[in-house]
Amino acid sequence: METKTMYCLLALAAIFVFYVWRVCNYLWFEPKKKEKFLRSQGIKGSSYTFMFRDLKEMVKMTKEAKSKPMSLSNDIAPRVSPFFYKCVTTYGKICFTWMGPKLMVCISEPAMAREILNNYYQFQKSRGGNPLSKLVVKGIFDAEGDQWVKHRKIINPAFHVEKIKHMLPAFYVSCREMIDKWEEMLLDKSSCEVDVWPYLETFTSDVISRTAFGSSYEQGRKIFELQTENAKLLMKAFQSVYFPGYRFNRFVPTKRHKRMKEIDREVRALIRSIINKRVALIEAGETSNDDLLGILLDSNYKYSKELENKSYGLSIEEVVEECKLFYFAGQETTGNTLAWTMVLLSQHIDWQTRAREEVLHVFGKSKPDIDGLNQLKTISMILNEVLRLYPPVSVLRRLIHKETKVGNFTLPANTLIQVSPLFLHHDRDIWGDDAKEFNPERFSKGISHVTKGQASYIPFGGGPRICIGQNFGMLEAKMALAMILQNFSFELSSSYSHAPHDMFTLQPQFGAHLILHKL
Ligand code: HEM
Repeated sequence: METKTMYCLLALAAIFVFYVWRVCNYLWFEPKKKEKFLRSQGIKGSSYTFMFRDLKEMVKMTKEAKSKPMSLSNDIAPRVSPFFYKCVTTYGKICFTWMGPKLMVCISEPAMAREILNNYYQFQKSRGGNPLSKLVVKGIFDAEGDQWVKHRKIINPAFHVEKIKHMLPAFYVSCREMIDKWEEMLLDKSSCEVDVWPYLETFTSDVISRTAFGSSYEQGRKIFELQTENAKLLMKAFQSVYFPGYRFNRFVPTKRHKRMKEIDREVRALIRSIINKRVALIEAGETSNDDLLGILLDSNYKYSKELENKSYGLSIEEVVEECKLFYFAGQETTGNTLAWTMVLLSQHIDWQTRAREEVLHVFGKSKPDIDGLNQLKTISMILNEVLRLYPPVSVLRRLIHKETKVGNFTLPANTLIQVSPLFLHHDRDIWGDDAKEFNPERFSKGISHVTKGQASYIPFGGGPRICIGQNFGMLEAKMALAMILQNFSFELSSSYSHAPHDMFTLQPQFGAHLILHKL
């Protein structure tokens, strides 16, 4: 053999060995090293085995849990998150598991949760999941570092309490429409069965369509329908997550992937046309800034002006992403909160009566206004308790890019971290023996009194990345609950099946079938 050929073969062999070593390192030696490192610090967890064992088990356990409803109790963690529930009960409040070869550390301890949520530069939103999710959730939710700071600064003014006050009429009209539909069903009877869940979903999406796009409400509705379809398709895509090489699945032109991209294009075109019209009006000095889009564009304009450079603000593309996100982040979360509130108040008629008495005392049968909504103490206690037992966002995920200390532990680079509001909210050590009972009374002296300043109650997340729409969502939920209580009493129907499940947010899997009585 010629010397030149021999060198070539040797070089090829070296490259081959290098890559084989890298793959072995990624799939075996690295995870094993990390496992040893965590165990040496006293953290327990599942032993790493080659590839996707834990993920497969997670999918299997979730499928099994979802296959049947549960008993009527608030002990929902074993159904909603069976795999992580098993991890935490087996290994403790700080434990680890494996998402393929990737290490995941689950933390259900308030001081460490606070540390993670406060340090948003070190603990970033987790990336590297299914890339198709970018078609549904992007914008500020996905931004990091200075990019996030800029987005948050520009979007913040749209969610100021002063601005949200002006959105009350949109909340009212949307809720009135829902109540009119229920009244129509009750036209010639004193009671009837209604699955309130889809109506509450429509209500919260109408609210976003009206508050985000004001006069372009009809187009907003269309956007919502398309976004919902995409979220459902994405959820189906997630179900195949444990196959090796799943990151590349998105390149396969399946019917689902094509449809997702098609929907995305349609949504973008719709939002873009609304924005273009609005920008033209702003330039002609003809528009008001009383919807989220108007406030966002105005704030963006001021921000660029402040820095004397138009390109410093958000691009039209980024504004489109933020508008898409309003639907995703603001609709289901509030819709779920209301659905679980109605389910819980159907089981606790004493609290339903107490809440109605408060509403009638403050408003009688008239239209709720901002001053009155701010006086509703019992309603606030009830909503806080619902968000504790049924947090719409049941897990928060973060990723560290380098070795990082949390509490007394050091976690290796590239670790996924999971903080679970659901587990923290249901912890008997924190909330006492009645942790899984519905008892709004615990919030009678406010949230900080009951949590004693700990990060043990985090339905809206925490730290600098706390939910930007918190006041918006709470005011909307209060308005809707007040109006429902003014018009109806309700109880559980015999066809109600208790089945909370996590589909991005915590939803009633088989709906929320209630018997409504006209008052
Ligand atoms: C009951 C209602 C709501 C709940 C329980 C809720 C919950 C949350 C949680 C837990 C986070 C933090 C996620 C994380 O740290 O990974 C979050 C972030 C966010 N929420 Fe909400 N949310 C609600 C309503 C809304 C509404 C009505 C809007 C907008 C219209 C909204 C927009 C957002 C946005 C844009 C973020 C990202 C903030 C950032 O990263 O800076 N949310 N929400």
